[in-house]
Amino acid sequence: MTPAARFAAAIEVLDDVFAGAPAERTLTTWARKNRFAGSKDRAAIRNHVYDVLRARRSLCAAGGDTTARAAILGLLRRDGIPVDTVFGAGGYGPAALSLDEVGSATLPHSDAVSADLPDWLWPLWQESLGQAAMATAQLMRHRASVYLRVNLSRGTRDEAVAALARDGIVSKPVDQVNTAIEVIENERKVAGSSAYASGLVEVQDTASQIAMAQLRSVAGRRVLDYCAGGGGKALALADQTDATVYAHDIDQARMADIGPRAQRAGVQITTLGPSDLMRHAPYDLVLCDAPCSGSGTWRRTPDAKWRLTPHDLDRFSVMQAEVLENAKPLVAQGGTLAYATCSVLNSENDAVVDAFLAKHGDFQRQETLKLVPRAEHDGFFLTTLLKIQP
Ligand SMILES: C[S@@+](CC[C@H](N)C(=O)[O-])C[C@H]1O[C@@H](n2cnc3c(N)ncnc32)[C@H](O)[C@@H]1O
Repeated sequence: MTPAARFAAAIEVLDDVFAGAPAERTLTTWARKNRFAGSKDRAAIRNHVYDVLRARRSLCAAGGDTTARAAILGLLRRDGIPVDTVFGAGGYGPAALSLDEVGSATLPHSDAVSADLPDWLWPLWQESLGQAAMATAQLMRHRASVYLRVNLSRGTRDEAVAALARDGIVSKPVDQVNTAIEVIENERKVAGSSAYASGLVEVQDTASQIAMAQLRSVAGRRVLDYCAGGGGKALALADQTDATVYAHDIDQARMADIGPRAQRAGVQITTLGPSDLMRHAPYDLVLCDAPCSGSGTWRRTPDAKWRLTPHDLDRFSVMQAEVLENAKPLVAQGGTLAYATCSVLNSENDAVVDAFLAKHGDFQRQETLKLVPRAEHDGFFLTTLLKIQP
């Protein structure tokens, strides 16, 4: 495909996404219907779509309209790509700009537009991030690197970097935590690499790795990952502690990959259904990596930023409180209840923890880790609560 045709395809996909369709599924459907597109084409189209979604409001403003076509026009203008090499350039690219489009002026900017956030969310974002609100919002317009976690039971970080290099993947260690590697080139080769197949590396953001490193000292002998999903956190804890690690999720189907992932990593994780939880209790550490808006990871899932509603945030707060209530009886005396989200919003973080502590005098707040999104990591929140005598 020509570069212009890739932009035309991105406009086609974005038309559906702007109408409410999920980005990833729309890209997959487009690829199925357009078999002539090769892997490089698909990757380029995906990048255009995600670049727009990260900065949808400001790009539409720069393109003078709220359509997908205007957003791509805004993207070209922002990135200094000559507009006539794409619009009206032939080669199955988008049609030439109309006179109105050529003369379109940048729409007026509010702070929420500059922050590329929905209007209703901007005050909550400011309240949560204070002085860092605008800079953090604007950072979320940029692509985030892929980060890997080295399974230290399988090898060292230097060995992992060397193994990845043998498969043509350029990577480098990350300073903040001794398990993290940033992929610099050829991230799409990771899943097929021998370092991945042999369990030497797993895909995991640096923020999660920093948080799990912090939990090592309170793991004790028995750990329960109460909201395990695909098991990313449980795998990290199993690799880095001597504890027996259990995993649970209300949606048991989500845990389907934990067995194969644990086997690859050479660690043991026992998955538990709801009726098994009490049988193995109490646990020295119960981690609640709660369902949340994911606002700290919106560089990777930018369409979620535009889909989120105030009602969703209320629903998350209810679920988060429920998770802590249900997990509470499983914690051993002197043990730790850890609450985590990948959100930066207070309503999902401190507010949930404060409400829990106001109800339960037998828990005492210990450490809190608040990671604001940066080039090297996503946003993350972790608080540890010690179970004490009431
Ligand atoms: C943020 S995800 C977990 C991600 C996972 N820990 C990881 O590292 O890959 C939240 C998970 O919580 C689960 N969940 C939601 N409500 C729950 C509840 N009441 N009890 C247990 N799990 C719940 C969801 O099914 C979802 O898999």
